[in-house]
Amino acid sequence: MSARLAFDAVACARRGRMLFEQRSFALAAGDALLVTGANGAGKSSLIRIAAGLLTPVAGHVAVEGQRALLAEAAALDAERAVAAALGFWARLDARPAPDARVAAALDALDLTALADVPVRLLSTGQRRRVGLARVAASEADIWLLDEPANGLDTAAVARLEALIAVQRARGGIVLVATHQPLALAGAQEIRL
Ligand SMILES: Nc1ncnc2c1ncn2[C@@H]1O[C@H](COP(=O)(O)OP(=O)(O)OP(=O)(O)O)[C@@H](O)[C@H]1O
Repeated sequence: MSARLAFDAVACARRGRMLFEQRSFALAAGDALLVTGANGAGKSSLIRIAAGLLTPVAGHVAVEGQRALLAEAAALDAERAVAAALGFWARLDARPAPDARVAAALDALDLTALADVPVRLLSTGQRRRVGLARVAASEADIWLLDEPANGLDTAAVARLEALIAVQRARGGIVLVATHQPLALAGAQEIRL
């Protein structure tokens, strides 16, 4: 099965206030979508609708494939070391070789030297990179990334862009809500 994520005339309201209406896009294997807009425009809400965590007030969402979400709360056990916290989630995915996937994700995000450090001791940018490693280790078809570049330095942003390119090259889909410019070749764009 090849991955697919499509919005058809989707509308989102929060507390009775319409945030956006009639939003449509279609993403197939290898596609990326950048969602931009001012604070409060509804970028995170759009990501949550794509994740199935928020119900649109109108329209239809079609999803084929596994989704992985990077949101503000990374849901990583603060007391565990980085590699162990990631391993917990990778094993829940019930795919083969979770440890190898975690090792590859740590390497891709330059986190190998921090593998034994408890999550609670990480800096903001390091914590963000571990959240991204969790998504990368999941091997989900569809990545939903809410402000993935928040707190990242220039080198880490380049690693994020490379990781997204690899995910697209393997037939995945990436939807990114961001304030920061990201180099995503040929990405579709929605401004809310
Ligand atoms: N759980 C919630 N209940 C009610 N209203 C909410 C909830 N979450 C967000 N909102 C409101 O929805 C609107 C859009 O929020 P959202 O987080 O989607 O925007 P955003 O574009 O991601 O903003 P930012 O750039 O600041 O992250 C805001 O006015 C916010 O107050």
